[in-house]
Amino acid sequence: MLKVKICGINDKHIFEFLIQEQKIHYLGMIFAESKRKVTMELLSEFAQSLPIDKENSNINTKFVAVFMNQSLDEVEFALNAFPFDMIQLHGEETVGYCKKIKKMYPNIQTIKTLSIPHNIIDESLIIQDLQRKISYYRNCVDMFLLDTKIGNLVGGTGEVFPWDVVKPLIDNTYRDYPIGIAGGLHPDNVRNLMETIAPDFIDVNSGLEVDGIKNKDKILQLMNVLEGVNRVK
Ligand SMILES: O=C(O)c1ccccc1NCC(=O)[C@H](O)[C@H](O)COP(=O)(O)O
Repeated sequence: MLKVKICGINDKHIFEFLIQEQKIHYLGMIFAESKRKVTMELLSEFAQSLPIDKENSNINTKFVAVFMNQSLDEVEFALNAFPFDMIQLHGEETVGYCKKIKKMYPNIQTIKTLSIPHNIIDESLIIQDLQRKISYYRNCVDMFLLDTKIGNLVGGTGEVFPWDVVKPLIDNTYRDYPIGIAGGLHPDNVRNLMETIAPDFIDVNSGLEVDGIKNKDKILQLMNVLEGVNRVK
């Protein structure tokens, strides 16, 4: 089954709508510097709209705290403020840093983002680099997210990278960790992505926004596409 993460949730109505619908698997709240950065006030409002005992409720949504090259204190502060299930490390966090996170939070799943240049010059170099990084990080994170990088810009670029380049990684039959795809996804290109490569999950962000704000109609469109994709899978 294809799973979906919607990232950059910073609107209470959208949060409550997604919790009520229960069709999106992961909701990402961004703590990195971003126009989508969540405030502590909003986070506390999100927490108040959840049942006290989430584990014994019908809520299966996993909450993801998204960081980029941030201190362990910042991570701790965020995790104390909201019942996050997962941490996404979106920057150049080292293997040592990821090991510390795993040791501090053994029950929290971690996603390591690996960036892929928007314009690829040498495909085999990119694949070698990704394979090397995956083998380094494999023992200290739970899943990988491949996302577009444009120059120094990573995160919320709204641009796709050439998906077929990473097909060998997705198709690797020995793979025992989930791989997700991010970067420029929107309801109209998810089917195309699934026909090109079939990742375990997708991450959609700016492609669900109108004037920089998450849009309910676009989210409903994405939910429809997801239903169709999972029906034939
Ligand atoms: O989206 C941001 O503003 C952002 C800023 C800093 C670090 C990470 C950020 N986003 C992380 C994500 O997981 C995004 O969903 C991912 O980059 C895809 O974004 P988009 O290309 O807009 O779909």
